[in-house]
Parts: sequence; structure tokens; C-alpha cells
Amino acid sequence: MLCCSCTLFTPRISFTCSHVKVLGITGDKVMLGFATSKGYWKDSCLQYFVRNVGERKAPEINRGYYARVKGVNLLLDAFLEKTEGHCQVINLGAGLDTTFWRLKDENLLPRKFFEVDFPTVVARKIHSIKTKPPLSKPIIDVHATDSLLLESHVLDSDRYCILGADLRDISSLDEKLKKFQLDPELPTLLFSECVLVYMTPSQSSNLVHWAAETFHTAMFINYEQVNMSDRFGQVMIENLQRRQCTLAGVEVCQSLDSQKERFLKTGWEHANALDMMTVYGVLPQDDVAR
Ligand SMILES: C[S@@+](CC[C@H](N)C(=O)[O-])C[C@H]1O[C@@H](n2cnc3c(N)ncnc32)[C@H](O)[C@@H]1O
Repeated sequence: MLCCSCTLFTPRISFTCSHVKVLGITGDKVMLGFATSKGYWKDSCLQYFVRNVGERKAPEINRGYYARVKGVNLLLDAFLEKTEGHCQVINLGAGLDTTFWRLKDENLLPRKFFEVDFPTVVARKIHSIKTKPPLSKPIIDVHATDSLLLESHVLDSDRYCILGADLRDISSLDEKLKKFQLDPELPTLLFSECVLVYMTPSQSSNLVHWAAETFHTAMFINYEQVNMSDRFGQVMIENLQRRQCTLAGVEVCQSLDSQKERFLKTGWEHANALDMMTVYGVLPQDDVAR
């Protein structure tokens, strides 16, 4: 689990946004329960994936989480509006992310929303969906055909698909997604939050390259660390190592430029990277003030 607590004080976390013919920060969203319980933003479904809101966090940390969630949502919603929903969205390393349910609530669903994570994580999420009507009902409501597939590591419906796969095994990933009607011709938004850093630079590079060459029109939003070679970054790495968590991809998280480079070197036409102080500054200021 990675920590975003410093986002408002040091430009540690970045957004990189890449686009092929359009461009992309760390920490698991289930850690964000305390911030949602205090009304920083609404997430009516998080409660069904986590038992409690978690420990109290300092306001600075909550604001960092807020900037992350709002920032990613802004880009995602802009893509959905621009394509008028004639698009697909793929959350790479989705964990217990609840974006599908938010989009359903807000009537912003793409043609199909895909989620990929390790089979064990997917199995846990599918179990929650199966046993909790507030999670399963929105999926069934937008499912018109009789082909709903529900297995331990795959749930495939008309508008929502979650599948277990290793993002480092590109051919298997590609094959599984296509089996569930991934359409390379459809405008595609890919996003990864605190995921690429767990892969070696060559593994994440293969993934980003696959995305660039597979889709005719695509945008990639990536949220993860920058400035990892300064003292704070080193302490973060040491703390995680003590918990047997290695950040295999930290080399690419040195700067905004190194984050942009990973896209520009792998077939993306444009890349932009913003630190989270900048993101915080460009969010709707009336909501920031609230
Ligand atoms: C820090 S969590 C972030 C989860 C989610 N993106 C969020 O923001 O809440 C990292 C996620 O990436 C997944 N992940 C890391 N490496 C992966 C790989 N090689 N294949 C599939 N999933 C992976 C982990 O299982 C985990 O769910």
C-alpha cells in the first residue's frame, strides 16, 4: 500500500496524461474511507467493499486524496462527455475501485467498463458484488441480454466486465479482454492509479506500448509518484521494503519528465504530466473552498 499523504506539500505525486491520437499517480482507494465519511467527496459504494472507514487522517492527507479523486474524475468525465459515451474504459489494476457505480449513478456510463486485477483481488471483488445488492443491481439494471457470465475470476455483463489477469503478461491480457468484446476501434480511456510502480520499467513499458498500438484512439491517465530519489522518496521506499513491498518501477518515478518519457517512448503522440499541487490549483475552486 502506498502513501499519498504528502501530496499537498511536495510535488511527489503526478498525473500523466497521454494520448495516442490523445495521455497519465500511489495508494489504494479503499484507504480513502475516512475522507469520504467526512464529505470530501461522495462514494456511496465504498462501504460495501470495506468494513469500516479506517483510521482518522489529517486534513492535509484528506485533501491530497480529494485532489487525486477529483483530478482523475475530471479527466475521465471529460473523455466520456467528448465521446458522448461511445467509448470504452479500462481500469488497469482496479483493486476495489468504485468508478463504475459512480458513472452508473451519474448516467455517464461508457459502452463498456472493464476492470483488470490479479485473480485473487478480482475474486474478492466479485464475491462482494454477488452478495451485496447495491453493487449487483446497477450491473443488472444495464444488462439487456441473457449472457451474464459469473465465475470466480470473471464477471462479464453488457456494460461491466471484471477479469483476473496479470498486467505483465500482455498476450494473455489482450486475449482475455478481446474475449469479452474489447473493441480496438472504439475510443478508449485507460487508467491506472498506483499500479505501474509495482512493475519493472520494462513490464510497464510493454503494457503502455500495448495500449498505444492496440487502440485507434486512446487516452491513458496514470497517477503515481514522482521525485522518488529525494530524501522523502527514499524514506517511503525504505518503509515499504520493511513491509516486504518492493516498488520495482520506482526508476520511472523520478520526475514529471521521466513519467512523460515512458509514454512518449512507447508510441504515444502526446504526454502531459502535472504534480498534485498543480492539480489542486486547477480544480473547481468553489468545491476546494467547500
Ligand atoms: C495500490 S493498489 C491500487 C488499486 C486501485 N487502482 C485504486 O486506486 O484503488 C495496486 C493494485 O494494482 C494491482 N496490481 C499490481 N500489479 C499487478 C499486475 N501485475 N497485474 C494485475 N494487477 C496488478 C494490485 O493487485 C492492486 O489491486
